[in-house]
Amino acid sequence: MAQELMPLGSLEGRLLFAVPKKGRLLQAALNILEGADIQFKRENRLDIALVKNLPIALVFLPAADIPTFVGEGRVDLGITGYDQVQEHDAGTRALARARRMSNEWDPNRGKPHGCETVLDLGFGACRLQVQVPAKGEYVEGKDLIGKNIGTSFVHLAHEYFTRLELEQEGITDPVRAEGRKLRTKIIELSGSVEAACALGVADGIVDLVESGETMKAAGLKAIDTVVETSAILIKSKAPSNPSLVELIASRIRGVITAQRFVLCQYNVPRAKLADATRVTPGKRAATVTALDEEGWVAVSAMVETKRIAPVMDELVQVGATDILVLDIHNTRSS
Ligand SMILES: Nc1ncnc2c1ncn2[C@@H]1O[C@H](COP(=O)(O)OP(=O)(O)OP(=O)(O)O)[C@@H](O)[C@H]1O
Ligand SMILES: O=P(O)(O)OC[C@H]1O[C@H](OP(=O)(O)OP(=O)(O)O)[C@H](O)[C@@H]1O
Repeated sequence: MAQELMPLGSLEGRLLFAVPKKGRLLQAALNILEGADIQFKRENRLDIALVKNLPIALVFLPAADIPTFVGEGRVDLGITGYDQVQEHDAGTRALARARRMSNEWDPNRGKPHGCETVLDLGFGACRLQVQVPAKGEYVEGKDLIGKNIGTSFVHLAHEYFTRLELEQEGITDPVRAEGRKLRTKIIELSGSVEAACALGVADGIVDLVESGETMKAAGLKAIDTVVETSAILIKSKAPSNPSLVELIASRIRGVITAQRFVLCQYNVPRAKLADATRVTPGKRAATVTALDEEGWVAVSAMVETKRIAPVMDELVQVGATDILVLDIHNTRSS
């Protein structure tokens, strides 16, 4: 069914920012926007939302398409998975190869601008892995050469098996490598890829694994990793408003840092200060203030959230007292 359209005129002068429209990255991406005070109201069924307090329009797109829109410079900024950027880049390389093979190659024609990674957003971490039936005979990637592989990541899978086939055949000459046909059959699937082996469509799959629950439930095991991924902020190489891109990047960086760190405050005898600050060196340095009690100081330092429990244990051991751990709402540094 056709989407309702927003008058294109209302986008004029606005920076376009692509956000995943559904799936695993959507909620965390919305949290980041909220933390960066990007205020908008998304009307039902509309894939474009105007930001109220900044000259920005949000464009809700499938995560897999965001690298294309940003890479071609149609959208200035985007949140997507690193895996999706890698797949898009592998697709661009495949297209270039096909054009060279058919003598259509013109290095200046239709060359995309490409996209740049601005920062890792610290969520959506998972691995794109080669998976096979847990009880089957395949042990490593090369055992699948010449077999059927189900995946949504067809270009990365193609490059992965090309590398294995070239290694097996001892081909190092790039000209010979370019002309040859892949022996492994890559079958494009758009979802529920893990069902492909059980249903006899594929001998192995290349799909994302986070907890491993889906893989285990499908009776599969991982035998190799193609890409380690997490969500990233990407920007076009030719953004319409570079200073606004920088402002947004800086706000988002602040939100990410705030999520990754907590503020740890404690009192410690001055004689133990060096030991204590070795435990909590801070991001740049710990803040040390004198206490109104002879021989004591108060320390405050940012600590990675995931390390805070052992850090508190160590602080107690070096003689720190009154240890407090506070959430950081937001941060900004140059
Ligand atoms: N299990 C997972 N854990 C963490 N991140 C994931 C996981 N699965 C996917 N991702 C990340 O989210 C991105 C989008 O995947 P997701 O499955 O949500 O896609 P989608 O847009 O809903 O498309 P589809 O219709 O193919 O499911 C992936 O490219 C990856 O970066
Ligand atoms: O290792 P796990 O924690 O089990 O996560 C892995 C699953 O998550 C993703 O699918 P998702 O659930 O997003 O649905 P999809 O298959 O429709 O893409 C991915 O494609 C795997 O199937």
